[in-house]
Order: sequence, then structure tokens, then C-alpha cells
Amino acid sequence: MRVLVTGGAGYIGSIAARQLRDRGDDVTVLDSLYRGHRGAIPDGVRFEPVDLLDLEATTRVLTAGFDGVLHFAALALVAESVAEPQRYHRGNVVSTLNLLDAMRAAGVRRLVASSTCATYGEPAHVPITEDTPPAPVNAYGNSKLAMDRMLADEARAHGLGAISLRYFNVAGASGDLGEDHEPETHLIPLVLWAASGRRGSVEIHGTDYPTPDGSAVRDYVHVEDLGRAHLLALDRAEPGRHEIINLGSGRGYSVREVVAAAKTVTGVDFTVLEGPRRAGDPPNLVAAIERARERLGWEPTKSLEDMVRDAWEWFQAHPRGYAD
Ligand SMILES: NC(=O)c1ccc[n+]([C@@H]2O[C@H](COP(=O)([O-])OP(=O)(O)OC[C@H]3O[C@@H](n4cnc5c(N)ncnc54)[C@H](O)[C@@H]3O)[C@@H](O)[C@H]2O)c1
Ligand SMILES: O=c1ccn([C@@H]2O[C@H](COP(=O)(O)OP(=O)(O)O[C@H]3O[C@H](CO)[C@H](O)[C@H](O)[C@H]3O)[C@@H](O)[C@H]2O)c(=O)[nH]1
Repeated sequence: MRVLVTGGAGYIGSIAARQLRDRGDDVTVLDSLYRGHRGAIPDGVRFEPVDLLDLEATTRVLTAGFDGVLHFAALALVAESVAEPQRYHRGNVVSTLNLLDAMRAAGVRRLVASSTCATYGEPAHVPITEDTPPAPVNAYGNSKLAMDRMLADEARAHGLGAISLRYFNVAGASGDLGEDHEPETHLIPLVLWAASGRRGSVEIHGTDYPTPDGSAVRDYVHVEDLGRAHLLALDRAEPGRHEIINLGSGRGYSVREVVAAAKTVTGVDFTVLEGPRRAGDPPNLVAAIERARERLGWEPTKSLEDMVRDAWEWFQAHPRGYAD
């Protein structure tokens, strides 16, 4: 297949682009490099340094001819989205609208897009199925829900085959490709920065949640398992249909459990502080993943320990991320 990967210079997109390349697909990465890294773009794929907000340039790229698109490009920092919602509606909604216009003009009919558990907000019950009513609590979640709805409309009106993959917490690395976000807000990188000495400590944000050990519970999924789900989804997308599929491991770990796993894997007894809850953090998010099993034939294969170990190896080999 000829596949365009938007956001293919970012954390998840670069790893999925390499998986596509490795199965023999002809891959082009489109990325503005606003939050990505030139060094993350895998060898053997074409690169188009284009911003999706530039409709003309995006249309030009699409007219080269593609069988499908994996759409990772987005802004993805929750706190930033609360402070500057307009950037998220432009960066995640208008950019996707441009992509759909360009795909329609070029006759590209398959799309797999990055959605998020943030579209569910703070549901009362876990595990969270795809039928849980969406109720985002921040502009990031609102922008991704708007994207999902846009894809459903496009499928109905113009025959697009689209799948929104709603990821829970993505972690781990894949060989020499890993997580290098600036700013970094995700738990596992920050815990490992404490273990490596890049930071003096890590703080547990909230110890009074209604969970077994008082810290918040999340569902972590390995970035390689996640990437594999995209390849399956690309093959399964059906013209005229939009589907939503959760991707997680189906089991939750508390912040304290992640910290303990990192101490075991790294062998470092780093400093752990306890602080207040981070605004907008739900207590407990765990995915129901039956639909991914049924529709994609997908099964997560890697444990939390695998994620922490792979990320640890990457951070040790790349202490300053892609700057190394
Ligand atoms: N990391 C997670 O745990 C997580 C969880 C749920 C959903 N997601 C979603 O997965 C996707 C990828 O996440 P990531 O962690 O790899 O993010 P990332 O920031 O590492 O990568 C995003 C890439 O998109 C590019 N980009 C952003 N806006 C663009 C635009 N307008 N035009 C062209 N390129 C643009 C950036 O330069 C960057 O390379 C995002 O859509 C995110 O919302 C991530
Ligand atoms: O230094 C830290 C960082 C995080 N946490 C906690 O660890 C858990 C996981 O936090 P992350 O920031 O790693 O992940 P989130 O669950 O906040 O974020 C995930 O869900 C978001 C939507 O809510 C976005 O989709 C985001 O991209 C995705 O990683 C949360 O309870 C958070 O409070 C800490 O205790 N200390």
C-alpha cells in the first residue's frame, strides 16, 4: 500500500511509519516538525515538511496518490489545551478538515486517526466501552471528539472508510525510536528521568483518589502494540463506515505501581514526592478492548514492565532525546 503518515516525526507516528515500511508498504511522512524530530523519521520513507493548516500544500502532497492515511498529527497537551483552546480547535479540528478536503480531492478513501480516552471525560464506570457517552472535560478532548464526528459525517456523505482509534496511555519505545516531548508531562518518562538523574525527583500527583492505594489508575499500552493496531485498522477500514475502537491493555495500574515497576526495572531508588492532584485528572481510566479484539484481531502483547524497560533502554541510549 502507498500510505501517508501525518505526524510521522512524532513519538507514535514514527514507530508506526517504520512498522508500515517493514511490512513492505510505500510510506510518506507529512509533518510540520513543530513538535516532532527530523531524526525520528525512519530511513527509507519519504518526508514532506508540511503543516496540515496549509491546505494547498496538503492537497499537493495527497495528489501524489495514496491508498490510505494514518493521521497522528495533533497537539496533545491537556493543560495547554485548557489555557489556549483556540490553538487546539485549529490544530486538531481545522487541520483534520483540511486533510479530509485534500483526501476527497485526491480520491483517497481510507483513514485511521488518533483519538483518545480524553473524549470520554471522567466516566463513572470502568472498563470504558466505546458506547460510553462522550463527555470531554478539556479542549483537547473536545477537539478530538469533534474530529471523530467529522470523520463519521465524511464517511456517511462521501464514502470514506475511517477508524478512530481511542488510545489510553501510550508508553515504551521501539529500538532507537522513543518518546521525546518538550514539555514532557507523561508519567513514565518523568519517572525514568528521576531514575536517570535528569530530574531530581518525581511527584505523585494526588494520593487521595478513591483507588486502592490512593493514586490515580491508568491503562498503559506499549507503543509497538499500538502501532500494530493501526496497520490492522488500515486493512479493515470499510468504505462508507466510521468506527471507534479503544486501544489499551484492559488493565489498570496506579501511579504508585508504575513507580514501583520503574524502581525494579532500573534498580535505582529515586526520590518520590507526594503532591496534590493535577487539575482535570480523572481517578480511574481503563479500556474495554473487546472491540479491538473482534474487529481488528488485535491483542496487546507487552506488559507494563516491558514498557518501562524499553523506555528505560531508550532514555539511557538517548539521554537528551533526539538531540543525541
Ligand atoms: N501519547 C499518548 O499517550 C497519546 C494518547 C492518546 C492519544 N494520542 C494521540 O496520538 C497522536 C500522536 O501522539 P504523540 O504522543 O506521538 O504526539 P507527538 O507530539 O510526539 O507527535 C505529533 C506530531 O504531529 C506533528 N504535528 C502537529 N501538528 C501538525 C500539523 N498541523 N501539521 C503537520 N504536523 C503536525 C508534530 O510536529 C509531531 O511530530 C496525537 O494525535 C495524540 O493526540 C497520544
Ligand atoms: O509527574 C507526574 C506525571 C503524571 N502523573 C500521574 O500519572 C497519571 C498518568 O499521567 P500522564 O500524564 O502520563 O497521562 P494522562 O493519563 O494524563 O494522559 C493521557 O490521557 C490524556 C487525556 O486525558 C491524553 O490523551 C494524553 O496524551 C494521554 O497520555 C496521571 O494520573 C497523572 O496525574 C504523576 O503522578 N506524576
